[in-house]
Amino acid sequence: MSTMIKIQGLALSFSNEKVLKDIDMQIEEGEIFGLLGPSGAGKTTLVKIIGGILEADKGEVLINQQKVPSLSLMKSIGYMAQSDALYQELSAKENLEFLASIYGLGKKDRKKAILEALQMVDLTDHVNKIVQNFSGGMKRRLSLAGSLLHNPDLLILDEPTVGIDPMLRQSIWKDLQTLKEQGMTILVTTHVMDEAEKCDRLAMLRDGYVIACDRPEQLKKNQEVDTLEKAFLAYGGDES
Ligand SMILES: Nc1ncnc2c1ncn2[C@@H]1O[C@H](COP(=O)(O)OP(=O)(O)OP(=O)(O)O)[C@@H](O)[C@H]1O
Repeated sequence: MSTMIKIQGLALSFSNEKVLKDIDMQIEEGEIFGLLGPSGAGKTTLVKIIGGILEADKGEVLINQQKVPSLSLMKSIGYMAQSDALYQELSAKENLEFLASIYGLGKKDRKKAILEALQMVDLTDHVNKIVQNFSGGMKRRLSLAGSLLHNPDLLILDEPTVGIDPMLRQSIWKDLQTLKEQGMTILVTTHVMDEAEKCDRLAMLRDGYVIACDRPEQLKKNQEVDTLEKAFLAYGGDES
């Protein structure tokens, strides 16, 4: 496995609030890497910097040895934000066609990409339905399909399963495993422990610091505890 993302000395403040404080981290090609932390820990801010949406005050992010932000890198990144950016009055297909045109996909590629993405998230039976009539889970899955259209090497998902019932959550994680098997590198933020367990490696983020980074099993073993929640508290110096 080779390193896909290298983060060195990353820091960012909003006004006087230091949100990210000296982050160092590496993400390997082909892994599902999780960012685990409570609300406000800095997960979204960090993935926005990695995705080239925000710029850091200090430090750097390299993706395949190329410095972020970079226009050419954008073509190889799929980004699914925390809230769905969909046109409510358009159908699922029309939303994806619009996104595919932004990615610059030609007519033939576009048709194939849309079909494959819809199959991946199991929405083929709903292509012509207007998005405002979709359930919350269907909207999340359509957003996921949208982030896959250009077949990115790196998929960044900011809390992809928030507000989604357990069955759909399972199905999204199954999709992520399939994408990983196809060679995609996946970076996912979560504050849900059972999702964190499903990641190959995890960085635990607290108050803008990475307090630990390893395989879920190893994180528990290091702290001699049986759950990630207890490991998180132990790494943070809390009594559990
Ligand atoms: N544009 C902004 N302007 C000012 N402060 C911000 C901005 N974006 C984020 N913050 C602050 O930065 C901190 C980290 O926010 P961030 O959204 O990265 O956390 P998070 O770990 O993703 O939380 P959540 O799980 O709730 O999404 C918070 O204190 C938040 O209020």
